[in-house]
Amino acid sequence: MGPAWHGGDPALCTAVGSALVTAPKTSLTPPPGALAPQRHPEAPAPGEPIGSHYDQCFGCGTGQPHGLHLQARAGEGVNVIAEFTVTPDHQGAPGLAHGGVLASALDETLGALNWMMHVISVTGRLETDFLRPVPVETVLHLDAQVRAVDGRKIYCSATGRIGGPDGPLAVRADALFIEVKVEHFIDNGRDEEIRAAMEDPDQVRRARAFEVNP
Ligand SMILES: CCCCCCCC(=O)SCCNC(=O)CCNC(=O)[C@H](O)C(C)(C)COP(=O)(O)OP(=O)(O)OC[C@H]1O[C@@H](n2cnc3c(N)ncnc32)[C@H](O)[C@@H]1OP(=O)(O)O
Repeated sequence: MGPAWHGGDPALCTAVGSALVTAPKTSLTPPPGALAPQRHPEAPAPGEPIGSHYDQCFGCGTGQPHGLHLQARAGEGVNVIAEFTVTPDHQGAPGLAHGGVLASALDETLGALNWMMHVISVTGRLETDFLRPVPVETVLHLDAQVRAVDGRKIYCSATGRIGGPDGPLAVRADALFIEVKVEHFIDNGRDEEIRAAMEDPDQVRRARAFEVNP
């Protein structure tokens, strides 16, 4: 059995039917001591595109034929803005976007917040509300922001609106991203892709961009 969220504390476990559901380690609400996020001095200027972090990324990769091709731009605060056009490839029900694809669009937009703080982080938890169906050919207007930071934990939220940036809310998410070192990817990724990425000087530059020189 893998590691349990409850850290072995049976008080945090609830029995649902025959399955044991365990409470998450960390709530999506920042603790009282959490700090306000800081926009990094070298963050992209407001409106500046945040390039793809990996050209094969399902969310933002320009070389990924099956991807969402999301292009995020820096916001004015510790936030990013992006648009995602739902195509027939993204259907769940006839003519409607698949919920998992919409969650991916939210996740990728939240991931782009790394560039605003110059921190490498990955999704630990993502809680999504689906408020309205999103038809094919809809442009989803995405906005993600960091709410608070507590050590390695980054508390953030994202919204997706339809009909315009101020249009009705279709999806939203609260998330907890966890700061990692670049070794997280090197140690865990498949050798083939890691080797190819390491041989690409642009990719190495992007991966190492936020490291503080000793
Ligand atoms: C380069 C950017 C790409 C962006 C792409 C878009 C975003 C993505 O989709 S990223 C891909 C999806 N995510 C992943 O693959 C992550 C998989 N998970 C992991 O690798 C690990 O569980 C990881 C790194 C998140 C945490 O592991 P680890 O570094 O050992 O942290 P750990 O010491 O256990 O926890 C650190 C803190 O975070 C909390 N935490 C960790 N994971 C979670 C979680 N899932 N839920 C809630 N809290 C969590 C812990 O409780 C702990 O809190 P505290 O400091 O208060 O005790």
